[in-house]
Amino acid sequence: MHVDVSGANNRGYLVLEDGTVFVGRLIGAEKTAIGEVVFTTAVVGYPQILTDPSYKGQIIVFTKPLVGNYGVSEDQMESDRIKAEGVVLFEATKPSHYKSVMSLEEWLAASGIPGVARVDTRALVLKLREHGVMMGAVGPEEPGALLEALRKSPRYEELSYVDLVSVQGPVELGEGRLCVGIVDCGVKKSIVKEFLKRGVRVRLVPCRRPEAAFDCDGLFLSNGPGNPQLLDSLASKVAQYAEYKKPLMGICLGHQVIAMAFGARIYKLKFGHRASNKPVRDLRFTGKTYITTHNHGYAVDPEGTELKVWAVQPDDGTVEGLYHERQPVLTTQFHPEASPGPHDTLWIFDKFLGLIERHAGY
Ligand SMILES: NC(=O)CC[C@H](N)C(=O)O
Repeated sequence: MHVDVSGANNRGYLVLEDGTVFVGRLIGAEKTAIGEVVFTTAVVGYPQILTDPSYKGQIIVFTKPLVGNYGVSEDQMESDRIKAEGVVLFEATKPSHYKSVMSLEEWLAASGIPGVARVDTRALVLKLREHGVMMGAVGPEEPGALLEALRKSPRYEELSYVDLVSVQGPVELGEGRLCVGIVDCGVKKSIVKEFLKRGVRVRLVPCRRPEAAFDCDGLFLSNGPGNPQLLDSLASKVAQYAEYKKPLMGICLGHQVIAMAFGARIYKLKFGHRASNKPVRDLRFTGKTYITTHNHGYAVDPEGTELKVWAVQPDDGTVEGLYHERQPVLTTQFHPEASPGPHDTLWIFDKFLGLIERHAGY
């Protein structure tokens, strides 16, 4: 397939590993990026998505045709900079918002991130849904050269990205009676904010040294990029912590690693779940179905472990939340902290802090 809707001299290409080429207009940095090509159907939140460290190693396709309408501002960042490798979209628009300090295109260029605009994202998403996610390259080079670079590059699932986005040493934040240790596999600012807002101290520790937070009142495993199956050593350390029966919570990658610590199987989804309007059915605590933000390409199968399912994704039945009947363990595959939202499931943070309070004897 070869679709040319660029109509511009400044050509950019997206080449997929099966040789499919999309031609468009190069935006952002004039360079090539390689990554796993994934799509999100979120209609807002592009600054949060691009700065979410969980997208390291991935090229994001936005299905919303107009991206950039409200520009970019500091309060929308989930980390210090763009973490995605590249973007693919239909139209990068000029912003109109009082807080905006630059356009999406200017931001991509200033951040050294390439993108391709004017791509038929509907055709691209149909392809990814049929075939499953693929490796891809975006950039100004001719498709042949991009495909060559792609063939030489390691695959997304083989690379360990967490070390690139984790803190280097422990960092203490906030004040409060209780301390939550966050194992930083690429934590989003919104998660840290949710804890600080509730008056607890936070200690961020490197993802390879979770033991530096074992003395906190509760341990939290963050979201993060890459294949969770590469994190067995972290999972075995978490299994050691779990033996103390102290409070344990995880979101997304953190949920997957906790599941691994209890012996669950991890598997890769065909094209993942990335959106800000995905349903999650709570089978245990409230009986409600919530609208949530998702960003994951892997899922867990806790069959045969001590973990029980409290939430599921009604579209495909995948596991969205786990708990333990005799230990204070609570996890979510989805993102209760999501910014700009929805905020329907923020109560999970209160629930975890409740487990910590009870465990600490307050
Ligand atoms: N947002 C996340 O933490 C993603 C977790 C993991 N990298 C996945 O894709 O499933």
